[in-house]
Amino acid sequence: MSGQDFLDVVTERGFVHQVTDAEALRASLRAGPVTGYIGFDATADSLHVGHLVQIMLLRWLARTGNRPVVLMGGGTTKIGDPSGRDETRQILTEERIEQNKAGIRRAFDGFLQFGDGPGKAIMLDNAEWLDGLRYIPFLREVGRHFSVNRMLSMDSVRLRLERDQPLTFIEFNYMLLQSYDFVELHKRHGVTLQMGGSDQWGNIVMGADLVRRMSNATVHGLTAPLITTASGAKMGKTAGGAVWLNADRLSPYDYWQYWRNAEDADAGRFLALFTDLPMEEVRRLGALGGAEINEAKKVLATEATALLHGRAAAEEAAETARRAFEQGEAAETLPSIIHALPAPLLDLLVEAKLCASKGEARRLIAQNGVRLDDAPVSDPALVVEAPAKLSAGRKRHVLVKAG
Ligand SMILES: Nc1ncnc2c1ncn2[C@@H]1O[C@H](COP(=O)(O)OP(=O)(O)OP(=O)(O)O)[C@@H](O)[C@H]1O
Ligand SMILES: N[C@@H](Cc1ccc(O)cc1)C(=O)O
Repeated sequence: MSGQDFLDVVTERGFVHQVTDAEALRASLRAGPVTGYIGFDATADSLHVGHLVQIMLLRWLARTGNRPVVLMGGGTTKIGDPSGRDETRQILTEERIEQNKAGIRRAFDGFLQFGDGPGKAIMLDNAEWLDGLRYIPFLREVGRHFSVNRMLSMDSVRLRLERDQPLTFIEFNYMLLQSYDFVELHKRHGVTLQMGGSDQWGNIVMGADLVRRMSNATVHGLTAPLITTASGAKMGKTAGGAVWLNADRLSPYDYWQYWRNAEDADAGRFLALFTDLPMEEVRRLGALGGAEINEAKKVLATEATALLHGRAAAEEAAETARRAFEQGEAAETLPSIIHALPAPLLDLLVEAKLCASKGEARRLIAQNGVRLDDAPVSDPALVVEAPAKLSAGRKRHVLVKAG
């Protein structure tokens, strides 16, 4: 694969929603390696599965011999992007942002190699140029290029106004700062492409415009579709919370399970988006029918987990799952929690993250969805006396150890 293949590869695999000018981007890829960036704000101490589309785009940029830039939003997080949100974000303290950045960085190691030259990624932080900005010079140099009329027409602003939801002045400024990042990255690192989720389109187009006005250069924008599951739910958040990428938030085993439990109709599309498997293989697996689609979902689970947590952890998760579900045995490697015993079953179900709340635990028990050492439980007041295997539904198990 060479640099110019990037657009074809990501289009074929389902990553492309909108491109500023596909022909111009194609021409630029033909002319030599393109440096492209995606920004990540530090709003939590781990990224989640919704961010994977973006991370995979950067990986394909690298794999086709172009140069990916991961931009940590150390500066923009202090402002809070209103895009795609109907409420103002809570303002985070600087210490919190620092902790979050450290957590977020960890997710990239499995996907990108950092270093110099084509195919290698670099990581930057926009606090470097945003923190020191001075208000009057910024308004004079950058603010004058922005038409408020146009800003009001951008989804991130328009939707709040139309719905009579508040938009604070600090949030209204976000667009200028993200746009200014593009100018700085173009100047400092020759960045000519910005990518992001479809909710970032407004910020990306404004940025490309600002580079044209301030630096007299043509740069490009590309957005990925918002990935929803076959049944229409936005990917990344489940009823139990976000599907986190960091292992201390979600174990490799639970991550494997998340993919294994994908809807049948999603298997092919997810293999294309979230694994590196060649497209012939993806098409073959996606076309499997009946019970065989489960094989495709196991491949999806193992390949996606291997990218994030490494091949060994992925295979261990696959093996644990095989033993737990196909042989019904409580393998040593099942996820476990340590808890003082005896303890109420409801507490353990929540503690083990098998249920999001005691209410949910009660409902699951009422639906015969909870088992203790493989025996169905009907009494929500049950007290667990000794170490045991707890199961929620057929597929999720946690060992409770005494401590
Ligand atoms: N399902 C998805 N498909 C594609 N991109 C996604 C998806 N979910 C999130 N993203 C991308 O990741 C970015 C962050 O997502 P989101 O806004 O859900 O995260 P968050 O800020 O961590 O969560 P929250 O809004 O709950 O605080 C979004 O700007 C979007 O571009
Ligand atoms: N606004 C982006 C993050 C971002 C930050 C700075 C940028 O320059 C680009 C993107 C988001 O919320 O996901």
